[in-house]
Formats: sequence, C-alpha cells, structure tokens
Amino acid sequence: MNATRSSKKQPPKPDKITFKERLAALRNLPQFFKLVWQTSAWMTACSFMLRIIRSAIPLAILYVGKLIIDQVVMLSRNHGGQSHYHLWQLVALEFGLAILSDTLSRGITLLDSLLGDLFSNETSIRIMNHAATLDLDQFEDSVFYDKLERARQQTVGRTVLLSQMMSQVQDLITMGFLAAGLMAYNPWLIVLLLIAVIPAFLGESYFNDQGYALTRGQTPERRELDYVRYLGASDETAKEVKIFNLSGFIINRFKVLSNQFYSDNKRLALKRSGWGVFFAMLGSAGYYAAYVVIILRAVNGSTSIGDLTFLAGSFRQMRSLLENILTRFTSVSQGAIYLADFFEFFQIKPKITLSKNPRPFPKPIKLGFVFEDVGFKYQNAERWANRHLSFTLKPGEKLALVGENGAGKTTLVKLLARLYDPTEGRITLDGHDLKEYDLAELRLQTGIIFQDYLRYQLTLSQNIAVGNIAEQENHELIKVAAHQSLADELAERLPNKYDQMLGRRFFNGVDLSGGEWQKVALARAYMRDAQLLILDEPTAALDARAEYDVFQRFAQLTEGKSAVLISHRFSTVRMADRILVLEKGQLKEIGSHQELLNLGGRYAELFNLQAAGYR
Ligand SMILES: Nc1ncnc2c1ncn2[C@@H]1O[C@H](COP(=O)(O)OP(=O)(O)OP(=O)(O)O)[C@@H](O)[C@H]1O
Repeated sequence: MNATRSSKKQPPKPDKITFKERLAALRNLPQFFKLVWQTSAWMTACSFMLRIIRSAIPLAILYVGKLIIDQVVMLSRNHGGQSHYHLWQLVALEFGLAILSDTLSRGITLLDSLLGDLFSNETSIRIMNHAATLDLDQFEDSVFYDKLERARQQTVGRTVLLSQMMSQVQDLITMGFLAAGLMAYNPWLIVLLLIAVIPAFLGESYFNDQGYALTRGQTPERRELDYVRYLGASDETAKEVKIFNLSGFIINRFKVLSNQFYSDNKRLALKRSGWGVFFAMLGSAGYYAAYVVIILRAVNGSTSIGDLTFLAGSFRQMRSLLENILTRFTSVSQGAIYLADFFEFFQIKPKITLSKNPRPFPKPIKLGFVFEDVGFKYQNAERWANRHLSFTLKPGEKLALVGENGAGKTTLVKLLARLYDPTEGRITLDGHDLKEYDLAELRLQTGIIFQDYLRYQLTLSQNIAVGNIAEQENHELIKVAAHQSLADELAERLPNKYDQMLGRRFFNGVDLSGGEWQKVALARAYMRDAQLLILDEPTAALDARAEYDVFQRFAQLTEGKSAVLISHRFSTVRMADRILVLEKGQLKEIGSHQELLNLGGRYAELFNLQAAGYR
C-alpha cells in the first residue's frame, strides 16, 4: 500500500478555561459517579460511610482536649484534693478516638485504592470496547488519536478524582462541625479565616487552568514522544534502527521533545511555587491575627485555658481544611474538565451505519457483488483512490487485481469488506446494497488477509485461530487450516509444535522467516467457511515452489467460492478466471488472461515486461 497521506486538520488549540466553564464541567461529575458506582456499589457505599464517621472525629478530639485541659487546671488549683478518675476517663476517650481515626483512615485508603484499581481496569475495557466499534478511517485521523490518548490518560488520573471527591465531602462535613463550634464562641473568627484562605484559592485555580491548557495543548507531542520511545526501544524496530544507525537520530528527537516539555512545565512550576509561598504567608498572617484575638480573650479571663486550646486548634484545623477544600475544588473541577475529554471520546460514533433490519446474508451467493460506478476518496486526501468502478464479481469467480503501486487495489477490497463505504456509487450483493446486510455476518462470510497482516506475539495455534477466534479451542480445525496453507510442515519443526510461542517478545519465543509468517497468516483465511476470500499479496514472500503449491491448493479449496487476489506476480495472476487492471483508481481492462493478452493493452504490456525478465 502506497500511502501519501496529507493531514490538513490542525489539532485544536485550547483556549484558557473560564470560571464559568469550570463550574459547568462539574456537570460531568454525576455521570462519573455513576460509573464509579457501577464499578463496585458496595465499596463506594462503604468508603462514603467511613468518611462520614471519620469527619466528626476532629471536633470530638478537640472538644475532649479542651475538657482535659480544663480538668487539669481545676485539679491543679485544688492541689490534689479531688479524684483523678474523670480526667483519666477523658484521656482514655481521646486515646480511643485517636485509634478510631487512624483505623478509619486506613480503611478509607484501602477501599479507595482497591476501587481505583477496579475503576481503572473497567475504564480501559470500556475504551477498548468503544474503540472496537469505530471505523478504520477514524483510526487514520490524528485528531481522533488525540482524543483516544486523552481518554486513556483519564483511566489512571480519574481514580484520583474519585478519592478527591470523597475527601471533599468528608472535609466539608468536618468543616461544618468545626464551624459550628467556632461560631458559638466568636463568629468574627470565621471572617478572618476566609480572608486568610481565599487568595490562595484564587491563585490555585489560576495555575490549574494554566496547567490544563498546557497539558491539553501538548497531547500531539506527547503521542509523538511515546512513538519515539517505542522506535528507540522495541523488538520490532531494533533491526532497522541498528542497520540504519538511527539511535542518534531517535534520541535527539526524544531530547528535543522532552526538553520542550520540561522547560514548559518548569516555567509553570516555578511561577506556581513563587506565588504559593506568598499565599502561604497570607494564610499564616490570618491565623496569627486570630490567635492574638483568642489569647487576648484568655488573658482577660473571658475564656478558659481549655477554650483557648480548643479555639486555636479549631482555627488551625479549619484553615487547613478550608485551604484543602478550596484547592481541591479547583482540582476536582479540573478533573471534571478532563472528564469532558473522556466522555467526548465515547461520543464519537462510527460512520459505517448498521442496518436496523438487516437482510440475511445469501447462502449461497446467487448473483454476486456488483460495483455500480463506485468511487472512494480517503478523508483529507486530494485524489480519488477509486473512481467510476463498474464490474461484477460473480459467484465462484476468481478475480485478480493488478495495477501499479497506489493504483487502488487494496482500497477496492476494503470497500468490498465494508471497512469503508463508497464515497459515490454503490456496491450490491445479490441485487441489494451491501449496507442492507448485517455487518458482522458480512465480515464472517469474508475471509481476508492483508499484505500488512499482523504477526501476533502469541502461540502458533493462536496465530492461526485469530482467523476465527470463536474456534480457538478447535485444534482439529486449526490443524486443517495449517495443512491447507502449508503451515503444517512448519508446526512439525517447531520445538513446541502448535503451542510454540512466536515472536521474540515473550519467553521461549521463536521468530519465523517472512515466508513462514505468510503461511501462518494464510491459514487464518481457511479458519472460516467464508463465501468470499480476499488475499492481498498473500504470497509475495513465498518461494516459487511454495507459491505454486499454495495456489494449486487455493484453487481446489475455494471451489465454488468467490475470491479476489491481489498480486504483482503474473504467474499467480494468470491462474485467475478474470483479471481486472486498475490504473489511477479506474478500471482500465477486464477479462481472462488470454483475452487481455489478445487485447494487447496495458495487461499485455506488463505481462510481457515481467516475462522478459525471466528469459
Ligand atoms: N488510509 C489512507 N489514507 C489516505 N490515503 C490513502 C490511504 N490508504 C491509501 N491511500 C492512497 O490511496 C491510493 C490507493 O492506495 P491503495 O493502497 O489502494 O493502492 P494499491 O493499489 O493497493 O497499492 P500497492 O500495490 O502499493 O499495495 C494511493 O494513492 C494511496 O496513497
């Protein structure tokens, strides 16, 4: 396949986020919470309950502390004349509360991390499930990849959001308890508290916006960085990287990209910490102002020593709680904005639509596939890959496609398998548009092996079974398929026969030669009882004898079935019933080998050119 792809679309540059958008993004939270609840209802409920109990503890500890101090002061004034029993009761109570608090915190952390792991796994599965429903051309679009990448990032990042949301609820309740205590003594302290904390909140939310805009803007480069990392260290690339001595080139590219990230992130981090110091100072000033007020009241005798410690403790805790709540608000709303990216991915719908009342697939096919003035243009491409194609693929016919690189052969078979729908014209099967049939059944009835088939790092048996994965345990069928594609001889030679791990990535893996891999791939086509077989240059890597044998068998095994063969070897092509010559996406000639030779046109020219090479 000769792909000169132009990508005219520029990735969208994100604008800064306004406070309104931040609030609006919170609307994503209920849907997120639903996903978490679906992951594990009991864990979510337990974590929630534990947090509610945990949130009352700080106030209780402070209050018991105050009672202890007042008791100590009273006992010290009485010079030991009274029983200490009540004091030790209070100390024991505070000790019990402290233990309870620790135990609850541990329980909450445990539940959150287990729930987080489950959520991350389930989300990855959701993403894979959704990606499986999307069309091939959506995978060929860089903007789509950016969305996919952002959705993927969310699987891990969002588990943090979950515990943040829960902690937010917990801290709000604790705050409510403490505020009630503080209000009872001196409501002005609350005002002082807000003054101390609000600047920090505004600063935090400003820097979070900046951080988000930066991360989002970096998505394409981040994907490139991942790709460069893969090029630099992977079994699939190692050979070429060595031969062409590319490691310097790759490492340089990695350095340029990663340095760019580093300096962008560093700039922001430096600004953020500078301002952070200033806001922390403001917070401390507010705290000490309140402290002075409380001390003065204690010195005047209007509050007890116990009250002094209670108030100072409440104020200190409330300050840090409020700070946490406000900064967490920015990161929760931040997370909610990232969630929008996540949900956006699930909103991408496949363009290849499924018929609501699909027709049953004809068994057997009676009239065949008819191309009616079919044209196809890849998205973002200038040229038509196929244009004005009109011909019939008759039932049982073996049709070969020939043409120069980029003539549109692979595109034609992709249209036949409905990996794309025609841009113009239509393809019919037994008189009805291909779109009227059930897509899954069409795929099941089509056995197709592409020239760039995958070499799975799986066992030999699994590598063949991918042709019909429902039959992966049907060892007999796998052996028969291997026999038909000549891969059985290979199986005999492998140390673990059909259970041999192929490829080098996993333990005890064995790599195969190009031709051996091709035989394995070819066996996939025989794994299903398809009515249409498509082989896109299936024998390019086979030696002459193997190719002859493969095609002899292919002709016998596919008797009565339609087949489309793409090949640049005329020794293969001539075995077909008819040959379709493509030129710049258009049908140039069609007919049998002999007819086209007699015609003396493009086929005859190409055939004679190749034949001359053998004389
Ligand atoms: N995914 C794609 N996006 C954009 N353009 C594409 C894509 N795939 C192929 N093309 C373009 O469509 C045209 C037809 O390509 P196609 O792969 O069908 O050719 P082919 O005849 O199979 O070539 P080859 O003999 O090299 O395999 C080419 O110009 C190619 O650059």
